[in-house]
Amino acid sequence: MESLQPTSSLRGESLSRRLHYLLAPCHFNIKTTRFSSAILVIVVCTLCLILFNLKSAIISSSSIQPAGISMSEIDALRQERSRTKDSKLHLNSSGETLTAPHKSKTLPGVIIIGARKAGTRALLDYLNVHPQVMAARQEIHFFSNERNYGKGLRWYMNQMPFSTPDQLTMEKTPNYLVSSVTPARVHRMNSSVLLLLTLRHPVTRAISDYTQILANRDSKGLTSKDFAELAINSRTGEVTENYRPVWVSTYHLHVARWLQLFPLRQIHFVDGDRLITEPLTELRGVENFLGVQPFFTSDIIYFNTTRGFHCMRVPVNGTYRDSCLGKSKGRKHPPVEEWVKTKLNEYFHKHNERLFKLIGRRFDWT
Ligand SMILES: Nc1ncnc2c1ncn2[C@@H]1O[C@H](COP(=O)(O)OS(=O)(=O)O)[C@@H](OP(=O)(O)O)[C@H]1O
Repeated sequence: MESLQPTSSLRGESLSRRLHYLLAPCHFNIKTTRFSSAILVIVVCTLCLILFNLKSAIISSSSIQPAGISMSEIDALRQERSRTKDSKLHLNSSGETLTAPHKSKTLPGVIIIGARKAGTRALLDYLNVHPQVMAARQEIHFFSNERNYGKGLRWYMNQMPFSTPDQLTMEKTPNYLVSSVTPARVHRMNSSVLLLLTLRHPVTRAISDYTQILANRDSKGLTSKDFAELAINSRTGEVTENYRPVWVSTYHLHVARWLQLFPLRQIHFVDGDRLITEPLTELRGVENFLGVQPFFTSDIIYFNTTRGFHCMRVPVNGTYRDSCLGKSKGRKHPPVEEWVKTKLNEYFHKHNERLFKLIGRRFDWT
């Protein structure tokens, strides 16, 4: 039996020998060396198992992190506002330098995740006028784009506008709804983030989507097939489920993925059709959900007869500036024959019912 050694004399010894020393007190009543060696083997195996599990946990948790950023950095970035709020220089919109010690950048607390062509720009632009909201003007495509995601959360935060601590920071990227990797990545950034999802009649949205694709192709001098040819299989007469504008409108497929990670109470569904006709009603619902003061009135949002859509009178320097969405919003849709719409409506019926069941709310999509 080994005698107890002072700790300093352990330096330079092998691990098993060190453990042997450490276990020495247990040996006082043990008669044989073979028994103490057995205990030593058990302890070493247990330690190896603990180390192995620890390593696996670290590897699995880092696999969905943005490149070059650790959990502690995510926490640090969440706190960033409080650390930088008194020390930044900012540029105002006209490029003039000014100090705004109370402003800083922060990760978004609210994200408009879609759906494409369902009024996401109108929603963002309206909310950006609210004094308690600051929205990133551009779509960021952070979580859904590997190149951007690889730039890390600090890059993402830098895309956000400056805001004060009592303002909500917001971004919109309609593609997030359908991106399979995005929900887990958003959840990892902030599991309490608030999500806004604008949904529009699935057939109208699909036609709007097609109209956008048509316009893009047209600008490149490319021709396109008719909507009917793309959305309905001419051989079988059935809806082409994987035609992207149809697939995007199959909302329950995408919403289900988000609901695997986020509770329903964290997602607010905006009626995109009503956002066009009655924006004030829809915005009141959004204000309630976000917990901000009611702000929008018919003085700020009014129907512009020339444009055929609602526009805003934005207060600027004591006066008002008219602000309507760009020409890419509210495009005239190409004519689609009634039988095509009927076929699509029949197709979407069962999918809509699945969505309504999933979210506990119905939309008037007859
Ligand atoms: N106020 C106002 N002005 C103009 N357009 C409005 C407005 N409110 C909602 N909409 C509807 O928004 C549709 C475009 O949706 P998105 O902004 O989500 O499109 S995008 O995915 O960002 O390209 C767009 O669809 P289309 O009409 O099919 O072009 C509009 O109908």
